[in-house]
Amino acid sequence: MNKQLSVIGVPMDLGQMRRGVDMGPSAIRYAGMVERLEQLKYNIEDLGDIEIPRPKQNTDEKQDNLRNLNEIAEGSRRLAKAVDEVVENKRFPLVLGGDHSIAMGTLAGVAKHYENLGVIWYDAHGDLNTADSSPSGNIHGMPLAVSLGVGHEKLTSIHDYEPKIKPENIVIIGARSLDEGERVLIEEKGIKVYTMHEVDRMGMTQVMEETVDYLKDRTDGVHLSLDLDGLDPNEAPGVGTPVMGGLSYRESHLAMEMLHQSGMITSAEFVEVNPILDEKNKTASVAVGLMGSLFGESLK
Ligand SMILES: NC(=[NH2+])NCCC[C@H](N)C(=O)O
Ligand SMILES: [Mn+2]
Ligand SMILES: [Mn+2]
Repeated sequence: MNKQLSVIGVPMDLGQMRRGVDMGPSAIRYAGMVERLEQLKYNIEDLGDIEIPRPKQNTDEKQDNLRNLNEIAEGSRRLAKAVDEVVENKRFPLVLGGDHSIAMGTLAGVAKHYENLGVIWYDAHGDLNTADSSPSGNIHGMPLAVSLGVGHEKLTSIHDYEPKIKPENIVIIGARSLDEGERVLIEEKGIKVYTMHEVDRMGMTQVMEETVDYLKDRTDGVHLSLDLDGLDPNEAPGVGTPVMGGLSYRESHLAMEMLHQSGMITSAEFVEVNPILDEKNKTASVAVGLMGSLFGESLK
């Protein structure tokens, strides 16, 4: 794996309704991220936080079922530009959220540099909604659809090209809450999904072996988008949209270790850490622990 890391914080909370997730980047840094990765002999450059525009007022008002559309589009453009530059400089972008809407910006910045960027979406949700299918109007439930070119033009056009990724290069892991429209899109586009059902039946070892096998021939880089709500809320309580019956801490570590061994991950983001909903920064610590495994910690 690329030993030159550039960290970008994205204090974004406009993609959903629970305040506090904008403090995720601080919480993750505070949980000792830099020290942990430096021990693994990475060169780390912390680029600080992207500035997110504040909505004028009435944040609850959702125009066209897309809450805070303009501010999120602008924030995503800024993030895309920063990420683009990191990849341009041959460094590994490690992005800290913020709610999951930031993935639109991250992917816009990364995917430009690849013919076939793979995406591992580690999440309880599919985040494949559009304004038409979304039950909430929350844009954090839409970034994967947007990156496929499906959604409002102000979002799909971020960083001036579309689509960012292809459906056959995506693997969703840990899904257990999919809205009707998301199921239709998954079916229509042929997106590979390992729901909790498959994880339970096959075990994480086989899920990750298959994932790595599936992506290795068809992609020239792989982005890991890890939503902490993919984990069980008992182990990662500091998230805005918890769903029972999630991936365990141990399964998640195994997944990260296997991704490390694959050597295929070229960018990553850890999102939805909300310190206000957390218990003593537990979820941020879990995020840092998972980064440890992803970047090569092992007992031998
Ligand atoms: N990134 C997330 N946590 N997304 C949760 C999305 C929840 C629901 N599917 C929605 O569209 O509102
Ligand atoms: Mn989620
Ligand atoms: Mn998500």
